Amino acid sequence: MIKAGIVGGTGYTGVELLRLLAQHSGVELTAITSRGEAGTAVAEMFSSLRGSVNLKFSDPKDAPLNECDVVFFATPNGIAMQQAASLLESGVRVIDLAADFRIKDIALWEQWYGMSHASPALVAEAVYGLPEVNREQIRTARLVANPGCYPTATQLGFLPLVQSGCIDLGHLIADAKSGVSGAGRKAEIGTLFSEASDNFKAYGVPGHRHLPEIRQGLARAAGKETNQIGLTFVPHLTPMIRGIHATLYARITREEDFQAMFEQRYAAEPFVDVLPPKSHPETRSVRAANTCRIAIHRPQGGDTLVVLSVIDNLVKGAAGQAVQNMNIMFGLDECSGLSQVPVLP
Ligand SMILES: NC(=O)C1=CN([C@@H]2O[C@H](COP(=O)(O)OP(=O)(O)OC[C@H]3O[C@@H](n4cnc5c(N)ncnc54)[C@H](OP(=O)(O)O)[C@@H]3O)[C@@H](O)[C@H]2O)C=CC1
Ligand SMILES: CC(=O)N[C@@H](CCC(=O)OP(=O)(O)O)C(=O)O
Repeated sequence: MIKAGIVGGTGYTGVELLRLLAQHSGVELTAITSRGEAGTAVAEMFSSLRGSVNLKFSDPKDAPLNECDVVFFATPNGIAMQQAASLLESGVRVIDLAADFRIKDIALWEQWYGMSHASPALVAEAVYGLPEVNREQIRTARLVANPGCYPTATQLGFLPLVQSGCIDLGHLIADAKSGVSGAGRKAEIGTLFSEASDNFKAYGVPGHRHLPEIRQGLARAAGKETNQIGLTFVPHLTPMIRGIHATLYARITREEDFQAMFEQRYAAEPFVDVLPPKSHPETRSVRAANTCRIAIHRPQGGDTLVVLSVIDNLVKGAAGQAVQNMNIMFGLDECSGLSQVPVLP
């Protein structure tokens, strides 16, 4: 059994990790932290976990994280970078759901995240945890940087096109909508029911911190420099709880059978589903599942390709992808604990 710990067990990605790991036959939950709820039974706080998780929350200072085989950080940005080194020295492997290790260019990271990086050396070592791109490196990684939710939906949608070099990399557009759980469980005015429900808006248009992450990933896939990727990324907050819907636009520079290209690229991927032509994927078709569903359109046969990509931000966009990475790191079946069928309606 793999002993797993979670730092930040009271947040949305933390409790989603608990839901998934409680259903994973190869994992023993060993430590779950909360600063404010130390001593409280997990199932007392989250009744959905009654009968599935019998642990209590521990304060991060006292939690037996060193006894784990793997520790997930489901914490705000800037926490894992302070604590990962000592865990790694103890032989614990680390998966960070935040952005501390995602961007290789430290100055760029510091510019977007507004803080100094506490462990730049570990950024160089970390493997970006998008299995559809980096599966082999993830197998042996000590430290995995789990991708952001928008970056997962966007990169998976653009990847086959970028890798085959058949689109204009200078003029990509990602128009993405997220459910409110993407903002986390912390109290904020913008995510109050009366602010976010029955409302729809764009945000972060001048610049969102996922922009450099997406550009870095697409540049690597294309074998180009980051500054060769021209991307307009516009996130939106939509009044649903879970889900991301990314509408991606790319100008075609070389004719291909795009449907066949996507089907071939993802044929062996257990968590990417390329839908038949003319499909319109719905966020509810992936709710609570570790799946990305993709559809490809070419409206009026023009020179613009439209790719629709949907994920559950808390699953393929966070906790599910983290469990997928853990499975790969520990040589388990990649789909272990991740066979949930989406919830409708
Ligand atoms: N929500 C989403 O859809 C996605 C989120 N992410 C990223 O995952 C991370 C977690 O997100 P999310 O679950 O939404 O966030 P939440 O705000 O819901 O939860 C944050 C958690 O971190 C804990 N925490 C906060 N500060 C500290 C600290 N200094 N030391 C230890 N623990 C701390 C909190 O627990 P307590 O206060 O009880 O200690 C809480 O459990 C973030 O970095 C986020 O950007 C990534 C992809 C998608
Ligand atoms: C709706 C909403 O607010 N979403 C979050 C993205 C969540 C996420 O994936 O953030 P990290 O990259 O920090 O892990 C945002 O736009 O900030």
